[in-house]
Amino acid sequence: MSILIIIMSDTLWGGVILLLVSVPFLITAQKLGIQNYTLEKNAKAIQRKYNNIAHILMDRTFANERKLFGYSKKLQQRYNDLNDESFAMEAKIFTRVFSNLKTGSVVTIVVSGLIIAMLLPSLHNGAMSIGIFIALVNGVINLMQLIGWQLPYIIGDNARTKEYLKDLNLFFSLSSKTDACVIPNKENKFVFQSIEFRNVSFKYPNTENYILYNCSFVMYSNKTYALVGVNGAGKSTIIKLILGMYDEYNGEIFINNKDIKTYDYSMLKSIIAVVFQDFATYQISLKENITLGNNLIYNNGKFEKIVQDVGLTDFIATLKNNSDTHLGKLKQDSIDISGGQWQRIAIGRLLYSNAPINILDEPTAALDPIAESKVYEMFHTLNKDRFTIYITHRLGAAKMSDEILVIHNGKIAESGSHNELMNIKDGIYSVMFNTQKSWY
Ligand SMILES: Nc1ncnc2c1ncn2[C@@H]1O[C@H](COP(=O)(O)OP(=O)(O)OP(=O)(O)O)[C@@H](O)[C@H]1O
Repeated sequence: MSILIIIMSDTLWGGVILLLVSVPFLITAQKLGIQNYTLEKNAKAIQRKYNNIAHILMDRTFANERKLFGYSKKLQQRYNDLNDESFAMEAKIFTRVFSNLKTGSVVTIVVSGLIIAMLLPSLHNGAMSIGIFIALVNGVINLMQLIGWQLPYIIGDNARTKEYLKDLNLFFSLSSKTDACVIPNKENKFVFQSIEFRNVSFKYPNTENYILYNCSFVMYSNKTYALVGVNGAGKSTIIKLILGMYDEYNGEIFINNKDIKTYDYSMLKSIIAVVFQDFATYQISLKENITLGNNLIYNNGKFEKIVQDVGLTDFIATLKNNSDTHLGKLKQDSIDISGGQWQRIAIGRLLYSNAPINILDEPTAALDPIAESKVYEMFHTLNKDRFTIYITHRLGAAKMSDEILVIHNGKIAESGSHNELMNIKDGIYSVMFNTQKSWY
């Protein structure tokens, strides 16, 4: 600032030029900061897409379908196109920054030269000593560097950060479950009695359609239940609500006559165990795969009983490292196992969890109907002491539950035992059952 005042006292126009030149620099820097941030964001979105394609092209879970459908070439092409698109965006950012820098340096040189030329007459007529002149030349060059490089960099960076903070605030304004990651509280002495949905209406966040609408039912501990309904009817949604994964519903959900919103989340997690249709297959040892159900705490007697119950004892005896054998393909001595064996392990994990409420959300979808019925029968026998909800499309498997709830149009449209539902003429369940029966 002092340099600017000294220059202005000698050549007013020199100072004015300096000030005028700084304005477009700063405005451009601000604009570039915002534009570059937007471009970087778009490039990242494209990178996520091609990384996903790379995953499909390289991960072994896709190997069979890759070979079968022979889509690799097409996907490879899409990968290349996206890669080019993202590269073009990054090149654009680089070009902008580079051309801005170059323009900055040319303007800096020209303006510095101009101001120095405007100071020359004072040096010439003796109004300014050579020492002051050199100091001023130095000052002008430093000032122009500040205006042409450093200030635009700070302003551009600041504009970029502001845009980023806007996105960050948007992210933080999304609703989240604060205690989603708490560890299940296994110490509780919970005794299950009932689950009740009372006029529950629910739609997923940021969506328009109600999946459940005024849905009401009660399930009691002394019975087993099956939830049935067409694809997308809302069976898994009911499970997610029981698990406390969503709070934004109308109506009330009770466990043991107590609103689930008043339960501690770690408590809810400890009393409910689910085997989902897309249950996880962990590339760790078989023993760990099962004991994950209770925080990897190993209890030999319990573990042995469960592997026996789920029918894995003989299989484990054939393995080189028995239950310590690693599953999957990560290690050289890992072994790959069948879909049915993975399912037995997932069910074993649920049994190991000790949770009094057990839910099987179609984990047996990969099995044929007879094998599925056998797994359910096995589960039915093993799990007599624990409350179980089955979700299945195979009505032969649903048949063995004490009560079947049929979900239709967001509500329980029919409920009762298999025989009761079969007696409803043209009922949803009886029609579905007879249709399935005719397939076999
Ligand atoms: N996270 C989500 N966000 C938005 N909509 C969702 C979400 N999860 C599920 N849905 C929608 O909610 C509806 C019910 O899904 P849900 O998984 O509960 O059905 P389902 O009866 O279990 O189906 P299926 O028999 O196919 O497993 C579907 O239309 C689905 O598209």
